[in-house]
Amino acid sequence: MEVVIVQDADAGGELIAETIADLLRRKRDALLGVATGSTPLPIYQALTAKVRAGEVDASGARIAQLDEYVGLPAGHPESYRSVVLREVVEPLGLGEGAFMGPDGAAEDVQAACEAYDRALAEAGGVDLQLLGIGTDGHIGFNEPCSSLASRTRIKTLTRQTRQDNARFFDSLDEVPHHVITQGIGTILEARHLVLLATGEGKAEAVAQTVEGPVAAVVPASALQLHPHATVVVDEAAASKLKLADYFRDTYAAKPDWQGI
Ligand SMILES: N[C@@H]1[C@@H](O)[C@H](O)[C@@H](COP(=O)(O)O)O[C@@H]1O
Repeated sequence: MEVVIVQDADAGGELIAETIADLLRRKRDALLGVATGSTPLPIYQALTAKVRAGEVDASGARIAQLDEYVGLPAGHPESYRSVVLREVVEPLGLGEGAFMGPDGAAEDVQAACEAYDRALAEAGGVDLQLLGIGTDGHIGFNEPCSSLASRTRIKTLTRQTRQDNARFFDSLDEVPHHVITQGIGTILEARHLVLLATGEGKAEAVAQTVEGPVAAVVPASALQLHPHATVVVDEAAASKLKLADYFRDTYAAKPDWQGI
């Protein structure tokens, strides 16, 4: 696992957007797994700016969703499908045909989950999966004690996660209790995992993810099992890392051409 400490959220967004641009220059139809929440927005803004400036051609990119609420009406502005279309697919100038996600409104949720895992595999697998992190260490919607081998499935949100996400809804009551999420085993199949965490509120989860044991109680710690996982954190989110200086030295000594 590589840990990169950046000054702030915008610097993290720029670094990761450049990594995605590099990937698209090598593989124009790369499958990009995207996360929702506030944290990745600077990535999408920086990538959109690069596309508009002609620095990278994203017209062949394919976008895959990480997770979804169950039971929101189709077209609800806070369904993750709507969010990803609004924040990623449309700004990049892509059509809905370039986008895939699990069906949170399916009658048979389990079948929809299995179909999504199959669709990801048939699409050739995710090249780069962006991740945020919940205050409880969740990735996607894999709450604490999710199996590290889990596949895409239905999960129940913790009270904490529902409270954290209530800011996107009119009230806490409107936040769904159930979600579909790529499993941790599914996420680990992506070729490159890039987790961005910013702000003091994520510092404890980041410390446990990076320096704690691999444990289902901290789902993001599963990144330690992946051969190419990059954790990008701002100074605030890095504030509880004991090895922060080592991570800074390691990154500073890295040749420019190597990227993350
Ligand atoms: N399912 C999403 C996660 O993918 C995201 O990482 C997390 C943190 O969101 P934020 O970046 O807004 O803190 O929120 C939700 O739970």
